[in-house]
Amino acid sequence: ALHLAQAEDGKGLDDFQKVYNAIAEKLRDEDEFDGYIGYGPNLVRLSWHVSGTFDKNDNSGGSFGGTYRFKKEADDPANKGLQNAARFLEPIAKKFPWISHGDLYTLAGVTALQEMQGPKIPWRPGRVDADEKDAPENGRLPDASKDGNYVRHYFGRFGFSDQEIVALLGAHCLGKTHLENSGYEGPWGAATNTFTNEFFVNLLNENWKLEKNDAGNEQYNSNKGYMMLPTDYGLIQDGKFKKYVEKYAKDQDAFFEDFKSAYVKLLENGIDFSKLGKAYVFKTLDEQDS
Ligand code: HEM
Ligand SMILES: Cc1nc2ccc(F)cn2c1N
Repeated sequence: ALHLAQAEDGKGLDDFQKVYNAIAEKLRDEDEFDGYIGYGPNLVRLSWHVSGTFDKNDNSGGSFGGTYRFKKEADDPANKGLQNAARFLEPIAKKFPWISHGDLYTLAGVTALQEMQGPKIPWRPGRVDADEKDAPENGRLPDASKDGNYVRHYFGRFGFSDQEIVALLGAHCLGKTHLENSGYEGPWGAATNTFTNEFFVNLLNENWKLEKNDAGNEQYNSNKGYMMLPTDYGLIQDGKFKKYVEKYAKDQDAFFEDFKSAYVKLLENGIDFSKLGKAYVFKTLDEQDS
């Protein structure tokens, strides 16, 4: 059965906005990380990895139990590099001991996206820490060396449509790949900490060359120093995916709207929030300054 959301008792919008602000202020403060990209992209990746272990067939994995906090999950080779995001969040967890790990990991992704000028992401609390025995086994996160068909089959486990899959992968406008983490390198050129539809524009406009990188893995490189993973490139090789890539390359608002919906679905997969009130929409730091 689905996990029933149980919000941290007595906590409301103001309490969670305080957690949002603490994360957002630390993001601004520690801007030198990863060649001045900052922690934003890494926090977004953490929120996806803690949710991407979900399997709708037995409702295992997913963001509910906050089991990333156990070595069994954190040491999954697919999570290499996310130790940075986890370390970033440790003082936040200490300052707000009442928030569950699942709520903290997902709220941190929402905060990072909004502070990087992404869409407003409605967010609901209620994830409850589970035991290490409930941590999913390694191997549930995707393999970047595969093609579009693999991507469609992989996300089928979450019940995502072609449109939702393409929208979600638009998050690869953020940050970069690191050879020591995943065996893929670059790009410094397009590595950004601003959320836009550039991933789609670059996919369609750059002339991509398949090359072996220094780790012996094949990736697509462009003469501007941009890169794409084989799974990214699969979105323009597959006709059904490609039409959404073209839609989002032309219309950033449509991308923002569809990304918001797919990202909420990713973060909430496997959880029954029906007992809770409506979702919170947090103000950005800029909106609170004025
Ligand atoms: C087919 C599915 C996916 C594959 C194979 C994939 C693979 C990867 C790989 C290999 C990296 C580089 C990690 C590193 O070397 O540090 C990466 C980074 C990243 N991924 Fe994905 N990813 C997928 C889906 C997603 C989704 C759904 C999201 C979010 C909604 C996401 C967000 C990110 C972000 C923000 C980064 C940059 C992290 C950083 O700069 O530290 N990815 N991804
Ligand atoms: C700019 C950028 N950021 C990423 C993150 C992951 C990935 F696989 C590719 N990326 C590209 N091209």
